[in-house]
Amino acid sequence: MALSPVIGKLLHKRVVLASASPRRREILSQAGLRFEVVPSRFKETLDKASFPAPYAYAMETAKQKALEVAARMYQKDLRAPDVVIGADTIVTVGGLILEKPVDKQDAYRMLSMLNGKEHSVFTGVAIIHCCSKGGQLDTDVCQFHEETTVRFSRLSEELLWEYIDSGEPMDKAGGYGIQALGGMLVEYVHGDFLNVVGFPLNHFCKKLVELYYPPGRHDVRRVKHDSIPAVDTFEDLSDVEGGGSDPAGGIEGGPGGQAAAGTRGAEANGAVESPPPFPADLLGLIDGFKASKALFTACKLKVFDVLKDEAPLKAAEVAGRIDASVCGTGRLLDACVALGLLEKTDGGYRNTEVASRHLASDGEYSLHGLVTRHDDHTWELFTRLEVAVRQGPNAAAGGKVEDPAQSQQTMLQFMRAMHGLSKLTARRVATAFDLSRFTSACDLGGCTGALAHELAHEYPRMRVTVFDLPDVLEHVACFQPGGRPSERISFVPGDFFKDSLPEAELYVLSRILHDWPDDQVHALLGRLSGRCKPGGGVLVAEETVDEDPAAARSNLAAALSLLVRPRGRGRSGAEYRDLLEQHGFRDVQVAAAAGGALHLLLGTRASPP
Ligand SMILES: Cc1cn([C@H]2C[C@H](O)[C@@H](COP(=O)(O)OP(=O)(O)OP(=O)(O)O)O2)c(=O)[nH]c1=O
Repeated sequence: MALSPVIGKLLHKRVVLASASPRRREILSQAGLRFEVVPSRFKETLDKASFPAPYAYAMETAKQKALEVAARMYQKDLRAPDVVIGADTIVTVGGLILEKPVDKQDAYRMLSMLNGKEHSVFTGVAIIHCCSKGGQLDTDVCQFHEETTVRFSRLSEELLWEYIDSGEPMDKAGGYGIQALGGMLVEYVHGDFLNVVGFPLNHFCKKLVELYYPPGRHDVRRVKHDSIPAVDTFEDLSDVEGGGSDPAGGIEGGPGGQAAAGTRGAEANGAVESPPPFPADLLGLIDGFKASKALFTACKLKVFDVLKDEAPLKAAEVAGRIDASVCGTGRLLDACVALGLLEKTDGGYRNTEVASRHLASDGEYSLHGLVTRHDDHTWELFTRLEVAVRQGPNAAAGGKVEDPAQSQQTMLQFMRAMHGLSKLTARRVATAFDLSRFTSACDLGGCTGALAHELAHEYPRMRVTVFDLPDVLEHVACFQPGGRPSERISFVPGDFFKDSLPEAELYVLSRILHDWPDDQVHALLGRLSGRCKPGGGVLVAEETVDEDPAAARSNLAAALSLLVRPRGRGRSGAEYRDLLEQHGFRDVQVAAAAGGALHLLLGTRASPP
């Protein structure tokens, strides 16, 4: 629950706490503030003697901590957060400023100074509103400090050392933590307790009131709070007509923004409610398709190929290379930067490592083919997800099964997609079980031979046959690795439903069975089982539909793809095991590969009864 409504003013903004202090994080999050934590790297080495009073030192340190973070974040992605909060807590006694002890002896020195005496704890706070003006970071600094008086009891040497040995003093100003064991040392506290712990929440909220509700711009009225503590000046915070302001110049918390609209409705009932927590994750999901589409488009326009060859390049230069508008290209490139696919420097844009490796069209582990296939084919299928949900598996495509062989271009695109995926997973599939007892294998529907190459590489005694349709094998030449072709790999054209299966000790079905309905799966496994000699094996690799809700998120894409596809169906791991057992394969071993994305089963052909 946010401290209504003043904390609510910050809920629409990107707020950063420039502090490593767990106490500050806890105090602010318990007040309902949503923020990121970016600890400041500012060294607390300002010359204390140059400040007129200890609080001025704490305020300046707080400001420098926050400014360092704002500048660093702006430099990194040329976007500053809306608000950066910095704080610094010090203890003063006898005119001396005590910060965090550097070691146990230092802690002892500090605690001895505080022993049996009254001292002050100051926290300086800086609230910095940031924006970008003319390509530069522009900041608006608001600072304040809070003082709390604390008195320690008279403590024995023994107790002081026991406390020091607890380890608690080391990361705390003055060498004690009032909120924990250190509370036992304290006789009394005058003032804000949370100020001692590191953040004066009450004063902070009052400051926000000053900033967001300047005097004279709103009516004073009583509002109802259900869980608001005694913070008197929060009573008159409603967003009345024309009231409220936004020091950062943002629109969301301003008079016409979402918060204003929300509170106005509630005011009709005589109560002001804070807006609900900002659903950033949900909005990210709602916009998720835009991110995918930006990636697809950049791949299709070969942006990552251009930047792999030549970088950095300015937006206009990339636009020239891909024959697109400068404005559109600039937007697309910035979107790719935001998605972590490109980096932007003064010299222009360049690929990240992952983009060069996987999104350019020519790398060994390129997923460019997979991306373009998703853009041209899967995307459209997913536009009919609702039909698949209403009517069940295979309904989305209206019975139209795509034949990749319809054109050379479609076939090549399909093969590139399969090849990219297989290259990434083949080693993991080949090594998930010890297959060294097999001297021959046949990869049914083995397409470009990516898995065959890994099997041959991993098992030096093994000969591997790739068995696939003639239309597929016609194009395999361009997918073979450089160097001398392996004599242990051969490509045999054929249809595994009709033609005689090549002889082998191990049959591999990698990403095949999901594509077929039950009757055809039984037909295929029946043929395979008849061909396999006792002791021979079958290796199945499939994406599965998991019943476990905890695993559902990682299987989400696979489960939905299996629902919208025009043919075949998703099956669970247990169903695949059942299928193998029904066809005479025993001792089925199970493994997972590719981070759980692939379910692997290895069955051994039992002797017929
Ligand atoms: C006096 C006192 C201080 N403290 C803590 C609050 C602060 O975290 C710390 C004072 O050090 P600070 O330099 O103010 O803060 P920090 O180093 O923890 O974090 P950052 O610089 O990144 O903001 O001492 C307590 O937790 N309890 C206490 O009773």
